[in-house]
Amino acid sequence: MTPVVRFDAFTKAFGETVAVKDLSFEVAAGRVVGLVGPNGAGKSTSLRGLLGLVRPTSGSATVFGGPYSALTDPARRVGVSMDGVGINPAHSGRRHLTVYARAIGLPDSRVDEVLELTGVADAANRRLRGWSTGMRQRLGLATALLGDPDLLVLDEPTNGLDPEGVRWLRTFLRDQAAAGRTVLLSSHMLAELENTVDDIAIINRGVLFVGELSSLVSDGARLEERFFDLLTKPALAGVGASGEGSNAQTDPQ
Ligand SMILES: Nc1ncnc2c1ncn2[C@@H]1O[C@H](COP(=O)(O)OP(=O)(O)OP(=O)(O)O)[C@@H](O)[C@H]1O
Repeated sequence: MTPVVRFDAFTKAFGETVAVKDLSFEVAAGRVVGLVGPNGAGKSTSLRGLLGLVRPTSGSATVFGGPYSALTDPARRVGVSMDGVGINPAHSGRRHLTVYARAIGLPDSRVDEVLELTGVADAANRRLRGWSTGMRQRLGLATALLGDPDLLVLDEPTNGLDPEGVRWLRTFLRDQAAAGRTVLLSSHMLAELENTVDDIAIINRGVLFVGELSSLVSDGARLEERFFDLLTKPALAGVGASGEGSNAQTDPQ
């Protein structure tokens, strides 16, 4: 079966800076997958590459078997929440979402649905300048959900969420997967990821581990411990950049 997401030797350099080197992994349908790495590891660049926002120096990143730009109805296939998407602080949450909904041909009733789904319906008519970081994070998720997409790509979705928000997001993402949707998220919150994801890709420009979370923490070790082991002793990784010959989730063919 065609994976929902495929990075194939994806490499991106900005001048002398190699942001991502030889990243290969796949995301199968219905999985929640975490992309993890320290600051500057290349997480955002990888996600941006997947969405056609940066062009790879070599290799490729595809969604549903092709480049993002080839999707005929991208808003209904891929929902994206990422920093840098502009909001107008003078607009209400409802207005912000309505602009996006109309742009992709959705009825205004869908705005009410995503406001409810993300728990910000009560604040819908307040100007965004008064919204907290956590509420804005939920607004980003609401925007991503508008088209009821098959895949969610979320860059640091827990940033700014309070503990209740983090717990809510975990349940929400698991419910999305249970409904057959696929989630690819980047995060720094290792303890939280441990409770949320099925598979994990740990990167630090290159790949340190790709595979099922359970295979990384199977011996009772915590993800945090394994993460720092991999960062400080990459020889322990036991996973090639391609993920082959390992417990990585590689192409079944
Ligand atoms: N447009 C750009 N031009 C030049 N360098 C860039 C650009 N975007 C990213 N980089 C560099 O690429 C590297 C990876 O950055 P990236 O933002 O992908 O990392 P990250 O893992 O998302 O980091 P963080 O956790 O801090 O968000 C960094 O050294 C960054 O400075």
